[in-house]
Amino acid sequence: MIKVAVTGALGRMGSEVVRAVQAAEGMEIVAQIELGDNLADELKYSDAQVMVDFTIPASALANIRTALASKVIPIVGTSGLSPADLDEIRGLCETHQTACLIAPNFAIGALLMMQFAAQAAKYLPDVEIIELHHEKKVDAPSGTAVKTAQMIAAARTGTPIPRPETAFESHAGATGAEVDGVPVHSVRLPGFVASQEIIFGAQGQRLSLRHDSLDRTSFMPGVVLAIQKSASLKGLTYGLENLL
Ligand SMILES: NC(=O)C1=CN([C@@H]2O[C@H](COP(=O)(O)OP(=O)(O)OC[C@H]3O[C@@H](n4cnc5c(N)ncnc54)[C@H](OP(=O)(O)O)[C@@H]3O)[C@@H](O)[C@H]2O)C=CC1
Ligand SMILES: O=C(O)C1=N[C@H](C(=O)O)C[C@H](O)C1
Repeated sequence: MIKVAVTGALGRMGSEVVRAVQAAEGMEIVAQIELGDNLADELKYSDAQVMVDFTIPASALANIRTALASKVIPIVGTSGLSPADLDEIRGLCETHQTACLIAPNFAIGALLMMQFAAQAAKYLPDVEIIELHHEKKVDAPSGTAVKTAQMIAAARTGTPIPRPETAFESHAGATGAEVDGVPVHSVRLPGFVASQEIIFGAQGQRLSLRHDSLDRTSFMPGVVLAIQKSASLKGLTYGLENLL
């Protein structure tokens, strides 16, 4: 049995993870950790092997540091970690000889959408991303949108058409935020869990790629898979697609 600790266990995602691990074979919940608990002690006394983290960026980084120092493998879905944070975590994995997985999205359909986008970007350089989430999401743009923009930027061979130099925003933010040269628009509304649309435009044609998470169970097969494969991880893995 893989012993799993969950940080943010009372949150929207954390509570779903607890249910999914309890229903899965070959793993068990040994600790449910909330803000204010002593994480190092909880990991030590529960003998946890894996820590699943769905919290907030500031907490996630601190939790990852503690888990790695305790030789517990962090499996992290929390969005908003910066490239500098990832570099630090990569170094800590080496220092403590312990692996870590950070996955901006655990839904298999969303991973496919990102991979299809990278493929399309080889031929269609003009692209924008619209991500749509529930009204309680605190970070923007979403981790998924950031990773998608990174994948598009890495795959893109052509040069996107520059925006007209005379363009100006009468209302700040109207044209979206630039992430690795890709405009990203963040929508926050009740009625959404997590959706993303990637729109490629070209002469006389348009390609839209869209994924919708209709509820949070959509992320659970990916979380369970990551726990199952945790023992085979080496160093920092960024993206669940590396485990498929
Ligand atoms: N990778 C993926 O597939 C997905 C990622 N996410 C990401 O997961 C994160 C959480 O989302 P969501 O569940 O909706 O958010 P919630 O606000 O519902 O849950 C976060 C929970 O973490 C708790 N918390 C904060 N700091 C700590 C800490 N140091 N130790 C333990 N618990 C802590 C909060 O407690 P309190 O309320 O007391 O502050 C809260 O219960 C977000 O970053 C989101 O973007 C979400 C869905 C899918
Ligand atoms: O906060 C959420 O809900 C989600 N966060 C992740 C992100 O920022 O990409 C993953 C998914 O979009 C749901």
